[in-house]
Amino acid sequence: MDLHRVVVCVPTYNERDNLPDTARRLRAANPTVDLLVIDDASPDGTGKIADELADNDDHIHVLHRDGKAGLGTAYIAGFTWALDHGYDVIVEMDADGSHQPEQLPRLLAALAHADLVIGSRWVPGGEVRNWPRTRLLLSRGGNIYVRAALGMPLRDATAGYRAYRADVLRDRDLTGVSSQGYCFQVDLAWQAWRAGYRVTEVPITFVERERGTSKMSNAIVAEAFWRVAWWAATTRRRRPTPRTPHLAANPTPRQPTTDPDVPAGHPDNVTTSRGA
Ligand SMILES: Nc1nc2c(ncn2[C@@H]2O[C@H](COP(=O)(O)OP(=O)(O)O[C@H]3O[C@H](CO)[C@@H](O)[C@H](O)[C@@H]3O)[C@@H](O)[C@H]2O)c(=O)[nH]1
Repeated sequence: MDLHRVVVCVPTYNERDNLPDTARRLRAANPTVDLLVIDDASPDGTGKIADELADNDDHIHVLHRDGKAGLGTAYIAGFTWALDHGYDVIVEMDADGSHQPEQLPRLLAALAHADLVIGSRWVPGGEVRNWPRTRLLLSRGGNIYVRAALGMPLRDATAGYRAYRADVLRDRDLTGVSSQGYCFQVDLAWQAWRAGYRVTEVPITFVERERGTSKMSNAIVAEAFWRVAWWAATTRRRRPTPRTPHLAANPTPRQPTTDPDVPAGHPDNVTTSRGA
């Protein structure tokens, strides 16, 4: 399967001082890759800056939303747009430069043998620069909690720099994803892993932003804590049989899942042909 058409989804809220630089670096390091900005009517005018960038570069696109509605729903809007526009690979990246656009080729290369590649801070070779101790502890502790609760063998399930083969997202019921904050990252990794997709981590260097502020809040942490506890309590901690590398050149028709947790009528329980 060709993975030619790549779009990087970048959600923005008050990133006027960061977006132009991130867009420039992304396009310079990855000339064939498209950028989709999903802006939530940022009061600082980020949306207008995004429009100006798009006016000057056919590879840049913008989605405007009415107001701040959370990272998770911003990504769902971006994924839906990307699927409608026929991209093969859909990437998540922060706008603030903490995810280095120059490391994107590393993620894309790993997609040759995976369906979801996570840019990981917590595998050997991964690194975090300039985070305060409290944030380091939150990320390490949060990931240990996720791993213990869900039994999913990922070191950095909360990471927000990742690349999906489009089919991973096409097969999910995106309208049913209700995670609003950063637990959206865990939610989608958990869904992909449970569905038997190949999920891989590659090391990245995460560099704390120099301009603007993080939108992390107590509410976002609380949402992640309770949602993971709920998933752990209500979902069997068993991974279904890994899918055949179904995205190879000669795709096999999909079979209904044998997972008893997936209800009848869910996309996983419907037989389809790849690419149909
Ligand atoms: N459209 C939109 N964008 C948002 C919203 N909230 C945050 N963003 C955007 O989402 C990106 C990440 O937000 P930050 O606030 O900069 O995240 P962080 O604290 O650096 O969090 C990092 O760690 C999280 C936990 O590990 C990660 O989940 C996250 O992706 C990121 O790597 C930024 O581009 C920010 O503008 C929102 O409600 N709407």
